[in-house]
Amino acid sequence: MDSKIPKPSASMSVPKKIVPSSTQFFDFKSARNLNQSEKTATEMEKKKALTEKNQLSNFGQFKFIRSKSPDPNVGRSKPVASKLRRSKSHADLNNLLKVSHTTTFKAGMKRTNAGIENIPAKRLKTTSIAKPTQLNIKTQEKKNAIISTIKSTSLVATTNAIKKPTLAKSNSDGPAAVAAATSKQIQTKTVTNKKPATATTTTTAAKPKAKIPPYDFKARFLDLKERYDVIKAKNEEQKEQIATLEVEADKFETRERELLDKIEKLEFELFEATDSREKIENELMEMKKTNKSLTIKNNALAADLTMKSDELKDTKQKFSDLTNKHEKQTIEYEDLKKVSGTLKIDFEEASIKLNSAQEQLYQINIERKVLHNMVLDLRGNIRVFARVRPPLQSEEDRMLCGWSFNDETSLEIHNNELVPSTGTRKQTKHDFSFDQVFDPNTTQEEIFEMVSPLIQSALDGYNICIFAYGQTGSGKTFTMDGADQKLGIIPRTVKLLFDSMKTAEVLGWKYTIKASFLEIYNEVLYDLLSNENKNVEIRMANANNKTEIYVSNLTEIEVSTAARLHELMIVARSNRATASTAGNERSSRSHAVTRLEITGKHANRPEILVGMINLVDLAGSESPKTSTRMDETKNINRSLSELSNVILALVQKNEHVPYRNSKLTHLLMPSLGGNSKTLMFVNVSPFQDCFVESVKSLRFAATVNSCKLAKAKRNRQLNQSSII
Ligand SMILES: Nc1ncnc2c1ncn2[C@@H]1O[C@H](COP(=O)(O)OP(=O)(O)OP(=O)(O)O)[C@@H](O)[C@H]1O
Repeated sequence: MDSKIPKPSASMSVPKKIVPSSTQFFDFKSARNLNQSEKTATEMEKKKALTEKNQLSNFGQFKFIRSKSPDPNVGRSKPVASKLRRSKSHADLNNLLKVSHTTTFKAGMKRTNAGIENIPAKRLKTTSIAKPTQLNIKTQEKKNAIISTIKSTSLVATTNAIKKPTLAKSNSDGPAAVAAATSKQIQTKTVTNKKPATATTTTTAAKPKAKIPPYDFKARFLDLKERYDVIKAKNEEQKEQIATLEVEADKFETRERELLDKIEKLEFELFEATDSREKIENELMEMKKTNKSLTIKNNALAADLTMKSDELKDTKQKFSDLTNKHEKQTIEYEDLKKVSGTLKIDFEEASIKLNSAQEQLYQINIERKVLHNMVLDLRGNIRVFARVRPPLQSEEDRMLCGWSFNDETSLEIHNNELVPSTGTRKQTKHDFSFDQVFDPNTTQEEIFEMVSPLIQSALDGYNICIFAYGQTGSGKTFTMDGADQKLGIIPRTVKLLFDSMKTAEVLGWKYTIKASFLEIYNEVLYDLLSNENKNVEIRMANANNKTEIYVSNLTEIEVSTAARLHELMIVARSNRATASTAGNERSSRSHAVTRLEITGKHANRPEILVGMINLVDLAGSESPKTSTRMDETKNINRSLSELSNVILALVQKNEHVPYRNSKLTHLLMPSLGGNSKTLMFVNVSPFQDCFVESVKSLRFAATVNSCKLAKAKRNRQLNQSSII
């Protein structure tokens, strides 16, 4: 029996007063041992979360925070969970009373109520429910009252109380009333014990017993037995009361549990509500943020929308304008479509007419070419133009010959030679006739006007050779190349060629031009478009036709514009000038040849025209008597002499023409033969001291002029497509 009743200890004797704490929270686990296993793990986690949450926030500080319940295991050697939950039974109390009673007897009635006082009837429950709620406080009061009652009862039992207590009556008044009544009885009994006489007067009208003499054991026994029966009856009555109280206590406990469950449920709901509230608050906060950003976006979009609206308005206006325009244009388009139909018919008719006209034009052009070249042929395949240059400002002191230009084709040169023996001047006169004579005042334009028909012949597929012959300083280079702002035959030829090519394109002809520049110095050929030291030689192109030659290692560049050709001319001139410096005025002592190969193809006809233009600035002839460089002079004079021989052989229609006797005649062979048109300029200086050389040149030129070459033939070929 004793082992089941826990001994009183300091930690268990007095239930601690429940004080709300800000740091300690309600401990469901320790306070509610019952039904713990029924709780789901989720709920426990939620409670734990709630506890942690409550720790973090001060929300509901006093509402939810509970004092920590005293640990029932503290000070115990073994677990008492099952014991703690059990209320003190009637048998327990009975035994307790027996023990107390026995002890009292053993102690000779000196035993105090210590054994009862510390019975923890509802202690564990009280300590486990550490809630500072009104309900708990009331429950605790009730329990305290019951315990007090029990104590009082015990006291009565141990103090030999004579009077029967009135607990039964006060039972219905509740624990407080019972406690009060019990307390009153205790007080009364205490007084009775001290002053039996007074007690007798204060009790009800009980019949006083006679004093039992000490030797009357029987009477004493009976008295004791009677007292024992009273106490026993009272004990039974108290047992009933205790049973009733236990039932009451169980009800309270049940009620308490229900309330605690409700509280727990409410707290759980509150936790969930708090949780959901926080969630909602977070969501609200997020929504506020979102709302804010959306507001900003909305404002931006509103501004954008305004702008777009304006743009849309403009676009609509433009669209409307364009629609109107489109409608107008549609009407116009329909009109134009009708006109187009008409024009198409007209165009087809015009195309037919155009083709016919083109055919006529082509035929007319052929006739023109025939007539043009017929005229040239009538004039002679080799023609000679004489040009007398004017004296320069620096040459004012030099004595001039007498010159007479009676018409366009003849000139007279008068000699005012001084006869030293007589001291008089001897006048001699020489008359010359040429195809054309140009006096010193003739401009470059006038000169080229007379040359240009030959250039046209080159486009018609003829070989052309124009060369300037004459004494040194007589104006050959000026005639061929020209000077600043006074362009000579070569640059003007280039311009005329490209202009004529454009015109010829209308008639279906497409031309390409290849240019090469070379010079002959001391019977050696040099490529003026290359600085390389290479062997440039005249070679036979066709063994069957000895007049067909080509120059090996000579740079040929195709040009498509006059500007490009001018660039090449500048390069060639600079190369010649460089050589001139190195070779001591080589330029004036060499023959410079500009070659332009022209190929024309007709777009619709199987015809190819190939013409060659040789523009030659010959080295100046010089008398060996006056020459300081005999080798050069000999070579120059020899080549010029060979040129004379070739021309004379052609004039005399000799079977053998000595083209190969000099590089110059060999090079010009294609342009001096029957299939060529040759123009020779004879340049003369106007001065007295040049009289002899001038007459010599004029005589040679006059001889050439009298030569009539065979009728030239056009270089006509059939192109590959026509052959097929
Ligand atoms: N018709 C002309 N009108 C004005 N100046 C001219 C004319 N002909 C030649 N001259 C000038 O006379 C000078 C000599 O002419 P140019 O150099 O053409 O002679 P050249 O016969 O080529 O001499 P070379 O055989 O030594 O090369 C140059 O200064 C040139 O500008």
